[in-house]
Amino acid sequence: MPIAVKIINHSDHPLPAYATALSAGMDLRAQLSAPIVLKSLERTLVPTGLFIELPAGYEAQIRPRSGLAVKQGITCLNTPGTIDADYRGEIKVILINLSAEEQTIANGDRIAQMVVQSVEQVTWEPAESLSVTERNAGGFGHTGKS
Ligand SMILES: O=c1ccn([C@H]2C[C@H](O)[C@@H](COP(=O)(O)OP(=O)(O)OP(=O)(O)O)O2)c(=O)[nH]1
Ligand SMILES: [Mg+2]
Repeated sequence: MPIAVKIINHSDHPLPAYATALSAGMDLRAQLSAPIVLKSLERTLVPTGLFIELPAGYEAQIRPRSGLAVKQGITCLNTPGTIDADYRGEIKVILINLSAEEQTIANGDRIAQMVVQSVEQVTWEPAESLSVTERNAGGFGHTGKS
């Protein structure tokens, strides 16, 4: 599905792309004039230079990259981040350094991945009671207990 995209300051940055034939996500790159040094537990908002126009009925999710998480302890704080179909601003990524050491993010680093998905909007039908199910109100680890 083609969607409108604009990328700024992209001289050395390709448009995000699927890395393999069946990849769900496209990696997003940091668009930085200088590296960001993140202390342990520090968070920051990283620009990507990317602006997109999603069709109605779609969202984009910003998700962490597992490699960055396992190697450097860097993840997205608000995962999954939500890009609304009516958002026309720059896509930015909220990263946090959960490692004990300082971590550096450089211009062009692949910092997160974006997954485009269809979404439903719902309307409410106020009800006095809800249908009974096997689970009913059980949750938070209630299954498997004798
Ligand atoms: O990781 C993210 C999350 C959000 N956004 C942008 C797109 C999204 O459409 C907008 C609002 O995001 P969200 O609804 O998560 O934030 P909010 O705190 O509820 O802000 P708002 O009141 O603007 O909705 O910010 C990003 O660029 N990156
Ligand atoms: Mg919001």
